[in-house]
Amino acid sequence: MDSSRVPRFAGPATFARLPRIEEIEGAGGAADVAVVGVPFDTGVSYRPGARFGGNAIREASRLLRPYNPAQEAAPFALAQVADAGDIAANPFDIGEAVETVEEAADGLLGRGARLMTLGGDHTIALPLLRSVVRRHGPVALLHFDAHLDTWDTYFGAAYTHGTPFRRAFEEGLLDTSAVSHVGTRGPLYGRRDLDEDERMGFGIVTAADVMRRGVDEVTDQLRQRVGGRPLYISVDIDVLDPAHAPGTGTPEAGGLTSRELLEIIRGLADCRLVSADLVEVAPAYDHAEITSVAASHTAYELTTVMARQIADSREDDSRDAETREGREGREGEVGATG
Ligand SMILES: N=C(N)NCCCC(=O)O
Ligand SMILES: [Zn+2]
Ligand SMILES: [Zn+2]
Repeated sequence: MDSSRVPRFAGPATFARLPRIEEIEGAGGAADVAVVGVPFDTGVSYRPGARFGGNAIREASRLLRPYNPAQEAAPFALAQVADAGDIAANPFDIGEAVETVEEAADGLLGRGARLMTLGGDHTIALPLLRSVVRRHGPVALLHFDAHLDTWDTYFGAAYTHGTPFRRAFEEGLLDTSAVSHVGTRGPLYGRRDLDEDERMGFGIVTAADVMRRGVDEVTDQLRQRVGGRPLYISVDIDVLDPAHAPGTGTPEAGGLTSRELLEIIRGLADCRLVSADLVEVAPAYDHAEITSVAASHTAYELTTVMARQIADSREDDSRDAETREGREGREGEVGATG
């Protein structure tokens, strides 16, 4: 949508004013990246409201522009990015909601799209990982969050926003040679939380590490750890300081700035990002769209990383095809003269 012709504040919001996936598919196309909402927050332990996060991010994303100078790319020209609407997860039954998210993710991935999921609370990372791993095998994971989210249960419940990565570990979804939390901080239940987390293979780059060591050094380390493995990135918006993201359910002081988060993601541009999620935006606690603007830019950077890779792999494919055709052509000539 050209915002110099149709005012960007007109009409219903899709992510970055992109077409809806039905429009693309109706015209015989296919989405390379599907931006999909999951309005679900029944897994939260404190403030509710992340069910409204996806639509708040869509609203805030009206101001995004088509060229991303930080990654020198026009993501929506490089790949077909489309808004796939919302997954209708049961708000009264967490188990059923988890299944629904997994099935819907299977459907989108099966149509060849990578996912940029907008939560929703962090519970949804588990079914998303299950689905991604079915296609790619165990993935490297970079988990941006104030919290570990590797706790065991809350009130006896196994599927909550504080437990998705312990379940993912137990289910063998993670390539434990390359899993790390980034932005971790704040009080824990006990020292044991860290010991158990370490036993699951997680590395930790704390929010203080980012401050002391700096974005470049930290990003280099993460990039090396991930290498060429298929990578899933999960961003809990509470990784940002409450000054940069007040609109979230379990805020913790001392977090990253939005500038730091965006720069770390840009620094991961060459990693093989197979899908990503962005969760825990709770607009009722937001002010002046601070949180949803930060979230919309974070999703834009993640989408750009995926779009560049899709375009690169298409280029490789067509170069291979040309070489093959060239070789076959020459062999044909030899045959004719011989
Ligand atoms: N995933 C988020 N945002 N928070 C987890 C916090 C879990 C707890 O209340 O201990
Ligand atoms: Zn969190
Ligand atoms: Zn979280």
